[in-house]
Amino acid sequence: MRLIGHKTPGLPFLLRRFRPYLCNCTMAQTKKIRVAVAQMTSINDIDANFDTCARLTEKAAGEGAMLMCLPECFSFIGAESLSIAEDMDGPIMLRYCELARKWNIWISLGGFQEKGENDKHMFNTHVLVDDLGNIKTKYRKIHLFDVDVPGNKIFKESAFTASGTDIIVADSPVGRVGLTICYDLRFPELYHQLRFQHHAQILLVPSAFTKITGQAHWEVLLRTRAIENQCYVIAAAQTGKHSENRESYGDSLIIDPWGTVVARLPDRLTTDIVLADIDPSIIDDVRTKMPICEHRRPDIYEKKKD
Ligand SMILES: O=C(O)CNC(=O)[C@H](CS)NC(=O)CCC(=O)C(=O)O
Repeated sequence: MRLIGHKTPGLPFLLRRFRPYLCNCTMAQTKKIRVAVAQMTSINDIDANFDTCARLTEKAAGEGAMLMCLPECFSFIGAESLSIAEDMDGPIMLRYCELARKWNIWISLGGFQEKGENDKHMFNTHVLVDDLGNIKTKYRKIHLFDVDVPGNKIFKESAFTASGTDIIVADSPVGRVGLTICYDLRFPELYHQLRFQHHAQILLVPSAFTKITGQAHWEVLLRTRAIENQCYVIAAAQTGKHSENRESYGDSLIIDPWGTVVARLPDRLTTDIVLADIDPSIIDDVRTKMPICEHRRPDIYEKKKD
């Protein structure tokens, strides 16, 4: 160190020097609401997928995230979905609840094969687990993907999945979250209900979008949902090839209520997490300056056509 002959530092220097510490003091008071979004390539192996989720959750917790978002099919993807479906208190869910408790982190389990009311149909269920490992709430996918994807194949989710019937929000340390899954993204009414009737602040859209539809629609739909509902959107994605005949479109994203992408995992074969800090003042600011909640006219939209 060359202190000898060094000038006594003036006040501006001292302020500059210590500003980071002063800023940290105020930051400590307004606690950061850090969230993590995961991206992965699930396969038809429950243990291998769990190991991936466990590794990513440990990383998210280590980075100070309060909520970890895993994609649809985080625990399993494959033709045997129906036969591996379990009850909510089955061994698969128990293991993931234990993971949340171990790392003291909330986990959005984006799409779990929940045993249905008969042997032919399960539910595609998004489960929110709190940091003590308790199931806070669950949402059963409402819109089933019965679609002829151009240049790909015909999907018929309703052949083995029953539709959910309830709109679900939950209060969490990161704010009020609205739960949805994948193909739901194409139905704006659901998100309008989540925002305008149930007061969601953060919309969760865990997915396993097809490569073809994802390339065409994924990001523009997600940003639209964020903008038109003035909510954060957290979209955990499956990516890459799961098997010979199934491939998903990546780019896990976190989008702020102005529609800006604040975190992105690019669509390569990346298995990782990315973080963002939720800022509730951005939600309030966007909503106050552009009060669409007051300007919308459900009285007109819902008028019957005569
Ligand atoms: O089949 C499973 O194992 C779990 N379910 C899914 O992955 C579902 C139904 S096949 N996929 C989608 O909803 C894709 C939507 C989509 O790609 C779009 O809307 O464009």
